[in-house]
Amino acid sequence: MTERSALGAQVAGIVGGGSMGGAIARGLVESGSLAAERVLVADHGQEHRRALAELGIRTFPDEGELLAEEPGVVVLAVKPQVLPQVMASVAPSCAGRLVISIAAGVPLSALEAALPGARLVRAMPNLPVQVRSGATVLATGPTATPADVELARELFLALGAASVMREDQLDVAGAAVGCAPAFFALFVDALTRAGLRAGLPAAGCRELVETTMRGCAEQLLDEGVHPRAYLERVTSPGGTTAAALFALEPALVEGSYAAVDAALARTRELAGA
Ligand SMILES: NC(=O)C1=CN([C@@H]2O[C@H](COP(=O)(O)OP(=O)(O)OC[C@H]3O[C@@H](n4cnc5c(N)ncnc54)[C@H](O)[C@@H]3O)[C@@H](O)[C@H]2O)C=CC1
Ligand SMILES: O=C(O)[C@@H]1CCC=N1
Repeated sequence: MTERSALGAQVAGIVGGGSMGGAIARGLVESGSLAAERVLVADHGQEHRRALAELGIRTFPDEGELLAEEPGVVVLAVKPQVLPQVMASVAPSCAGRLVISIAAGVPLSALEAALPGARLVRAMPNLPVQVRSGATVLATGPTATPADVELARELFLALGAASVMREDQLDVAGAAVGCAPAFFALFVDALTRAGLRAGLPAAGCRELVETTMRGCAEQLLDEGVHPRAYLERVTSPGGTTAAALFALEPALVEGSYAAVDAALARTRELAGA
């Protein structure tokens, strides 16, 4: 019998139960990492609260009521644009507490200024944390203790992969990995539309593409094969995939570079906001 983990003994208070806050809450409960009654979520939206409450998660209409429960770790999961007002409201209750912000672009220096006395960690997760296949990068401020960093890492490891990096690298991870679920979903949609346009039946076309994406992800991860070696397996010399890759690769590579650059530029704008 192993000792109860540091995470399992915690109460996590998540401020903002939208796409990411909700995904983290669900992932923690559905992975069995935290009992539902140890996950608290504050959200203005009744619909978000109702959906989370169905899992046994304790929900609150605003952050003040959540902080009154004195959670051991606070996760700030509201939009960067509303974060300043949320931090102003929670600052007195966050002093001496571990606070993890997942807001894109908001630097540790801004968190430190707004939350005096809090022990601060930044995290950049992505949406598949909800199904425990997320990827999270963490960066820590000088106020966080080694135990805080370990707890934050444990929390996100329960939801997939998690690594600690420098803060500038976290911002790049936000652009390349935080946004990536949207990139992959866009590719699935584009490929589905291309298949439909070329004559595949509407029923089932998207499912064929989605099943293929899941299979490829599994093979790449399970075998540890390099993506270029993997695509060689699909590509016969002079065959159909070779013709397709010749058409696709330049646009996809250029588009990926441009997408990450654009996301990073927006991250820097948000940091300066
Ligand atoms: N959606 C994603 O894939 C990712 C989002 N993030 C970051 O996560 C944060 C949240 O993003 P999303 O979940 O996408 O936004 P969202 O809009 O889906 O969720 C934010 C939630 O905060 C709630 N809210 C606003 N003010 C509040 C308050 N004072 N008290 C309690 N709840 C309040 C809103 O009702 C909303 O449901 C952002 O800072 C974003 O940069 C980071 C990584 C990935
Ligand atoms: O678009 C956003 O603001 C968030 C940050 C990373 C992914 N989605």
